Amino acid sequence: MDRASVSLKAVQKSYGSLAVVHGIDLDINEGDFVVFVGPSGCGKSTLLRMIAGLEEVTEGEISIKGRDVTDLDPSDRGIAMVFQSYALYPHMSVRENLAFGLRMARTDAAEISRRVDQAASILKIDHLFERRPGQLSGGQRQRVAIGRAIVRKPDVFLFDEPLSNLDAELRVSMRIEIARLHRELGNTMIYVTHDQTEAMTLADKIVVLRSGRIEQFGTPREVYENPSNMFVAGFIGSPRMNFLKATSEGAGRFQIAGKIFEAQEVPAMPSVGADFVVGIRPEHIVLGEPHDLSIPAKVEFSEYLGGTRYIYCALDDGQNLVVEQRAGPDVEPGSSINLDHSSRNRLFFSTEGERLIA
Ligand SMILES: Nc1ncnc2c1ncn2[C@@H]1O[C@H](COP(=O)(O)OP(=O)(O)OP(=O)(O)O)[C@@H](O)[C@H]1O
Repeated sequence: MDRASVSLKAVQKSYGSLAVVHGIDLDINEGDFVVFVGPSGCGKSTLLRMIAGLEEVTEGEISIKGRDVTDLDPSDRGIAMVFQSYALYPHMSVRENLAFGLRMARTDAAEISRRVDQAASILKIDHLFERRPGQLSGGQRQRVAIGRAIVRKPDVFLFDEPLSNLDAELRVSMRIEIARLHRELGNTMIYVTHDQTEAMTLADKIVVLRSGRIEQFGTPREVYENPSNMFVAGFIGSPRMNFLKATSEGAGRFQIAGKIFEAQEVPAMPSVGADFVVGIRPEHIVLGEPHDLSIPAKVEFSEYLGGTRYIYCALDDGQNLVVEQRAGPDVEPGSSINLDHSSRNRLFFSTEGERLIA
């Protein structure tokens, strides 16, 4: 299905003279799970709240299922939103919390009961019907909040950091439940998070935002393997991609920390003597024996994570980088190592952060 479910055209938001969202164009396909990510303050919540109708649009147009909703009330947009704070009514039981919105909309009692039962069974909260929010765990409260969205049968679900109040273990299980919910319901879902793992695992497509602009819109694999620029390359992935200072030697050759490499894959090579940046992900660097194309480095410290180890090291010219090692013996701080990488795993950027692509 290629029909746009949610469409933003030149959407801008200003608070007084402060512009925080700058002309966003975005088409979200029916049934897609789209995640907004970006550093704090980049405008992801503002964008979501404008789609929800909780925040006025300064300029531009938002449509949902082909209908211009820019000036409609939240309740007329066919959306349901789930908040980080759950926003449950503390004095009502779980059943009443689930039913409340439908009761306000004067849905008939039998239909309310049917929808509430169905949502509760999808979320496995039927046994909690008589409890109040204060008698529930964080995960159960969030399930009720999601249930309240489900009963409304919205066209689009909007999630604003729904899992950030939960502990690490619960986040993982709720994340899996949200993915299951999306598979079962098939609705369009838009999800704001600053958690990369949530973004990568839940999203059909990720919107990477910076300072109120879209830096890239693509599948998790696209943003990871083929980032549009240095910002996206550095933002997606943990530990962060290494950015090494390189100097063009001409004829497709360049040097990093005194070692000469060939780069036939970059026709747009900067002129001789010009600096640029080579990006290599930590997991694409391996320790090996010294040879012509290995880069000598000194270990500064390493972190043992069980299945992997992060080795923080410094090159001869003082540049720092991190290596993610799957297995292998311990490396001692101060020891000398030799770093290898495959030319396939290099990305090239201008010093301004633009991607240099063949
Ligand atoms: N009511 C407001 N008045 C003025 N500025 C605001 C208001 N609300 C948000 N902003 C500003 O708009 C920008 C975007 O805020 P927003 O909350 O959308 O960012 P965010 O990406 O969701 O950040 P975070 O991850 O920290 O929640 C920020 O610079 C913020 O300071």
